[in-house]
Amino acid sequence: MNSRRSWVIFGVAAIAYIAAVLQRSTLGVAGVAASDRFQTSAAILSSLAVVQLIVYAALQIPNGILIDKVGPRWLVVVGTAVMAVGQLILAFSPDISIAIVGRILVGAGDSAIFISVIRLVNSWFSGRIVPQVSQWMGNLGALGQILSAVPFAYLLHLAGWSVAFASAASVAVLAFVLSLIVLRDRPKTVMAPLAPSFRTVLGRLGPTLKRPGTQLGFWSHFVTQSSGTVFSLFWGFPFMVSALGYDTGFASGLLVVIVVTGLISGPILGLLTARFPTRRSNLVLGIVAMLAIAWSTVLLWPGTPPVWLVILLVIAMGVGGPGSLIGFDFARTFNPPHTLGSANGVVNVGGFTASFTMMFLIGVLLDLQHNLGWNTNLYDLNAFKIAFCVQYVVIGAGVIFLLNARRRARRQLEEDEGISVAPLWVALTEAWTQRKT
Ligand SMILES: N[C@@H](Cc1c[nH]cn1)C(=O)NCC(=O)O
Repeated sequence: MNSRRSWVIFGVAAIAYIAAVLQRSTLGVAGVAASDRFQTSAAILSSLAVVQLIVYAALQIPNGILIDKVGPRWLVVVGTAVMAVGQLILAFSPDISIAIVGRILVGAGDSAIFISVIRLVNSWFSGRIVPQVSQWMGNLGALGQILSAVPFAYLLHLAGWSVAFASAASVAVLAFVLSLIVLRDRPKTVMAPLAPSFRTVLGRLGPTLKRPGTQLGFWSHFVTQSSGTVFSLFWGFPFMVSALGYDTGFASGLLVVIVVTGLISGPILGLLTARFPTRRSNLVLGIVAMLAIAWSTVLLWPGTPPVWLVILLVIAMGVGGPGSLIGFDFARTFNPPHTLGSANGVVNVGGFTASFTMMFLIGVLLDLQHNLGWNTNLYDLNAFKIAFCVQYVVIGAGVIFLLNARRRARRQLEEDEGISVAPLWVALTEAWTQRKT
């Protein structure tokens, strides 16, 4: 563990995850081109992205079960192949129905990748470095978003839909070949934690789902990553280009800011997670508060919000992505290794469920306002401001469930290990008085 070989595995796994994020995020950049190509409404168009995320979320637990049974390597290999096929279908689809089939396959292949690479990190690394390596994995993967925001967007503009999507598919093919050749489930010295049968894995799923620590991971992922995912994967680009009037280059640049913020804040969050394990939920809640402040300022701003404010908003969303990885750290520390694949699958459902719900509702609210004649332009600034308010409802509900799961997780920690976690303000006051004495 933590050997040179571990880093080689890490590198190839990161390439597979970058390829997955690239395939996933291409549609966000191609949203305006898609509406020209398929000539359809905002709700139908958002269903292209939504269907992909529904498939992604629906397959998390089955994929998690497969990881515990057959190991993560095969899931990465099959996942990259399925993504490549799906993206090629999208590249040459003449109409929206075939495009949806392509997107379903992209979502299915993509769904296998992240929880598999996180499982590889947990097998090839040990100790306090694990949260940091996970952060590196999550944030390097986000580079796939830069690939779609810059070279993919450029190709789309220059060479058109089919060439751009086929080129994206070729990156998935490269990841497929590398994964097949290089990846291995675990070091030879580590005993296989694979379950003897599917019946055994399925039998372990109930306890995994019931564990408050798994639920805490789920809700942490739900509340932190969804805002940024909705923005980067679909609605951010039309919002910035059509409602705020930014040119496409600048809008792509702001999507890149989200990724760069993740690369900077991720390692810091990784260090904080490792250093203050009993304060992980406070980190999560702090990130949600920051997102709420940034969004409220943008939405309440009279007229067009200034560019500096939109930059602050994308920075806040950029911290949300790495923040969601704290969810996987809850899964890791509250579950035994042989159920970690399934537990990670459960956690990863969180952010994506919140994302596709909000993504779809935003499309519905935009159409509704347009059909009611409130605005002539579908992508009007005020229409977006109203539609983006769904975040308060969805993420607000997530925070309530998170607090409930945290209370039960803390109670269990006290019963099982005698560790009692005081509220943050009590701990801070104690630390302050100790420093003074
Ligand atoms: N929130 C992401 C990880 C991340 C890190 N930085 C930005 N994003 C996550 O949980 N991803 C799951 C996936 O499949 O991408």
